[in-house]
Order: sequence, then structure tokens, then C-alpha cells
Amino acid sequence: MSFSNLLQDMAIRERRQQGPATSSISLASTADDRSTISRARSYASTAATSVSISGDISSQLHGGYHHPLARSWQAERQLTKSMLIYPVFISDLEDEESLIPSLPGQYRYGLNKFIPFLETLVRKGLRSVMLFGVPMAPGAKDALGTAADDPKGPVISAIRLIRQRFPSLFICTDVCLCEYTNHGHCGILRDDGSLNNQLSVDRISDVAIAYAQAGAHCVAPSDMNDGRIRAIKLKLIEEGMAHRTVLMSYAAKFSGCLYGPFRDAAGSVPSFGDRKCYQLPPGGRGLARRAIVRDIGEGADIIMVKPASQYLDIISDAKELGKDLPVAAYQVSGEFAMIHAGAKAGVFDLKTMAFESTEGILRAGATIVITYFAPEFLDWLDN
Ligand SMILES: NCC(=O)CCC(=O)O
Ligand SMILES: [Zn+2]
Ligand SMILES: [Zn+2]
Repeated sequence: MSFSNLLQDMAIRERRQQGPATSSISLASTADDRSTISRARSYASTAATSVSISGDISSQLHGGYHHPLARSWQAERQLTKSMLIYPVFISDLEDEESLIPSLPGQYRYGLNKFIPFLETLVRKGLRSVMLFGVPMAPGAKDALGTAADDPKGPVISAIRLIRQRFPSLFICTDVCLCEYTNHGHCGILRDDGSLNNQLSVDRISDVAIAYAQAGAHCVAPSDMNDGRIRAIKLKLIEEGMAHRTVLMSYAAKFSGCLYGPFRDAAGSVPSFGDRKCYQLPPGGRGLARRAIVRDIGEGADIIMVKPASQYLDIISDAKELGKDLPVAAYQVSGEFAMIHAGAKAGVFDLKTMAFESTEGILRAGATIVITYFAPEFLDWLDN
């Protein structure tokens, strides 16, 4: 019997108040054993006491988080301004400034209005935006989503202007066709209304290249067509832009009812059917894991999970599967609207809930948060 086993054994007996562990002595046959036992016996009363104290020691947790600073130390990671990406809606009408009713406090901006708005945020420490183009001019949409990479269209014009005016701002571009197609789906359709994957991937990778060429730092395809990450990566390499362009994959984008306000904002409600055959089914954890592994293999630089709070297990899966990649989480329009609605109904305080939801997202494994709360967080993080 080893010294530590013996000690443990004796301590247990002592605690049971069965007196000294005499029976162990009978196990000792050599002189060595006997000396071990005598050392053990003299230590036994101390050991027994320390076992009973250690029960009390481990029950004391409050001391570790009594002070606000000590509380902050309990988090593996804390929200900082550089983790935030702010999604913004850019209209093709230059002077547009219209409140999006279902997305509290968010506007569709034409470039003339957007730049002054952005200036305030950059001054407060905003580091990154995600651009969504909103073609509002009549006749702007067609079956191929031609407006998506129109050199005079909202996204490409915004990229050029932002690069000029705010050179330190990191520009992400959502790459999809749904805002630009007259049918509102995320690609090019076959006659039967299903997505033609190959044509869609060709078209979407062209759009990504056009955004990167205009100066976007990051292209983020959200269309969910199979093989688009590989196609975009190959074209970026071919065009000599792979070394300076982050490829962020909406790897695990789930279909569901949380995108409603976004579709109001971007005018991208499908004119028929839904997106259930290309976005992931909400229960499909295994499918999400396969999509994450696939997109890492196809050359994604960042994995995104979307929506965020309803899919924390997927964020944690993404962190596990893509140990060496940053994980981004998109707190989508429906999550944002829900938090606002809850606060308005007096269920909770808006700021407290905004932080709590974000803390959950970070705890699950994300280090990048795409959120409509970004402007508020810039203020809140200063206080
Ligand atoms: N590609 C972006 C979306 O599909 C929706 C995001 C949102 O609901 O905020
Ligand atoms: Zn889309
Ligand atoms: Zn989308």
C-alpha cells in the first residue's frame, strides 16, 4: 500500500471516528513498510483535520467574485470594441434615411447620410462594419441579381468611399444575391424554382471578387450554396487577392423565423417558397458540424454561426472543430428585436440583456460578434 493511499485510508477511518487505523498495520510485513506506517500514523491526525477543513474551503466561492473587478476576471473573455462588427444597410438612393420599423433604431442610409453617421461611430471606436446593399430604385432587381456587383451600386460605392474617408475601418461585405434578385432567393434558379448550385456559385464568387477588388477587407458569403467557399478562394488566388482578403463563411446559417426584420430592411423576402432547402434546419447539429468542417477544408478564414443565442452549442462546436480559426457569431435582426421588445415590455433592462446575451455568445466560444447593438456597446463599454 502506498504512503498516500495509506494516509487516505487512515483519514477516512479517523473521520468515521473508528479510532486509529490499526488494521492497516497487519498489511505491513517489511521494516520499510513499518516505518512508512509509523510516519503515516503520526501524520494521520493532521491529515484527518485537513480533510474536514478542505470541505469548508471548497464550499467558499463568494470571495472570488465579491469585487466588480474580480467578477470580470471570472470571464474567459470580455467584450471589447474590436470584437464588434456593425451590420449596416446601404440604399442605392443617395439621400435615403429611413427608419426600419421592425429593427429599433436602425436606418437604411444612402451614402450621403451614411458617411456622417459612420463618422460619429468611428470616433467612438468602431472598428468594423458589415455592408448590406439595398436596391430601392425601381427596376433594380432581376433574376441574376445584377445590381449586386454593379460598380455604381450601393455596396461597391460604399466600399470605395469608406476606404477613402475611414482608412482604418475594416470592411466586411455580405455576399449574396437575395437583396438583388426579383425572386428574393439566394442564387440563380432553375425552372422548377430550386437553386441552380453551379450557376449560383459562379455568380456569387464573381460578386465576392468585385467587392474585394473595390477594397473590401473581408467577403462573407451568406448564400449557403454548396462549394462557394472553395470557388471564392480559388478566384481570390487567381486574381492575386487571396493574401489580403479574409474569407468569412456563414458556415452554419440556420433557417428559421429570426430574420424577419432584416428582410423588411433589405427587401429580401422570397417571392415564393422559403430557404429551408439551403439554410440549415434548426435541429441539424450534425449537419452544421459537417458544414463547418467542409468550409474549413475549402479555405474559410473565419467561421460564422447565425443566429447566435439560439445556437450556442453550434458556436461551441465551431470553436472545437475549428480550434485554430476565429469564430464569429451573428446576433441577427430577430434576436435584436426580441431584446428590444422584452425591454420595452419591462421584462428586463435593455443594456443588461444586451450584455448578458453577448456574454453567452463569447462564453460559447465566439471572439467576433456581429450585432446591431454595436453603436450602443461603443458607449456602454466606455462607462
Ligand atoms: N445575410 C444576412 C441575413 O440573412 C439576415 C441577418 C439578420 O436577420 O440580421
Ligand atoms: Zn441570401
Ligand atoms: Zn442573407
